[in-house]
Amino acid sequence: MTSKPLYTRVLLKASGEALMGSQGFGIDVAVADRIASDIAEARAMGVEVGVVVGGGNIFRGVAVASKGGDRVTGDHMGMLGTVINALALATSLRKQDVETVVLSAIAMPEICESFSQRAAIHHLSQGRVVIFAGGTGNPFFTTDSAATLRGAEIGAQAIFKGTQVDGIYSADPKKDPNATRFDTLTHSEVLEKGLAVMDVTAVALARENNIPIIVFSIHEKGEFGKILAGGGLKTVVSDD
Ligand SMILES: Nc1ncnc2c1ncn2[C@@H]1O[C@H](COP(=O)(O)OP(=O)(O)O)[C@@H](O)[C@H]1O
Ligand SMILES: O=c1ccn([C@@H]2O[C@H](COP(=O)(O)OP(=O)(O)O)[C@@H](O)[C@H]2O)c(=O)[nH]1
Repeated sequence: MTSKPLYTRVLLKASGEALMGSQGFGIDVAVADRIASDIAEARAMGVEVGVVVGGGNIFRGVAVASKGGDRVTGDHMGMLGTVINALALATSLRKQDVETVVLSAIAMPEICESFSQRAAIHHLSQGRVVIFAGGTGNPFFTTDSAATLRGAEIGAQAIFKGTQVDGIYSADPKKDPNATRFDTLTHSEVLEKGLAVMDVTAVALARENNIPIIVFSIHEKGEFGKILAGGGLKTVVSDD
C-alpha cells in the first residue's frame, strides 16, 4: 500500500511486551520482523519514523522494588532491557533493507550512538528509521514518557502508541468485557477519566505540547500503515 500519508514525521511506541509474542519472556524474532515490516511500509509511504521501544518483556524496575531491592537500580536494568529490544528491532529492520540507527539515552559508544536531538533529526531527514533506546535515561520514568519526550524533541506530528489493545476503552478491555472503545478523546478526558492505557506523565506532556496520541494494536499487521493513510482501527487523543 502506498497511499498518501496524513503525517510526514511520527513517533511509534512499540511495547516491550509486544516483542515477546506468545513467549513468557524475551524477544520473538518473528514478531520483531513483523513490526519491522510495518515500519518499512511507513517508510515506503515516505513517512519519517522515530521509534521508542519498551522493555517490559525483559525487566521492569518496579519488580526489583516490590522485592525490597533498590528501585533506581531496577530502573537501570529496565532501561538496559530497552537497549536489547532496540538492537533486536534494528536487526529486523536492516534485514528488510531499512536504514536504521539506534540512539541511546545512556552512552554506550561501542554499541550504538548516543542520543542528541540534532543527531535524531539529522538521521530522520536522511530517511533513516531512528530507534530511541534507554527510555528517557532517568529512573522513575517509563518508555511511554520517553515516547512523548522524544516525539516533542523531533517535532513528531503524532505519537503512535502500539499496544496490546486496539484503542482506548471505557475500562481496561482485558478485565471488563463490556468496555466500549472511544474513537476520539481529548488529553484532558484521558486524564480525568483515569484511562490507564498510557501513564499520566506521558499524556500530560503530550497535552502540554499539543501532540496527538493514536492508540492502536501493534499486533495487527498493516494497521500502522492504514492509520497513517487515514483509516484503520484506533483511538485518537487530540485537543483540536
Ligand atoms: N481504558 C483502557 N483502554 C485501553 N486499554 C487499557 C485501559 N486501561 C488499561 N488498559 C490496559 O493498558 C495496556 C497498555 O498499557 P501498558 O502497560 O503501557 O502496556 P504496553 O506498554 O505493554 O503497551 C493495555 O494492554 C490494556 O490492557
Ligand atoms: O525513561 C525510562 C524508561 C524506562 N525505564 C525502566 O525500564 C522499564 C521498561 O520500560 P517500560 O515499562 O516502559 O516498558 P513497556 O511497558 O513499554 O514494555 C521500566 O519498567 C523502568 O524500570 C526507566 O527507568 N526510565
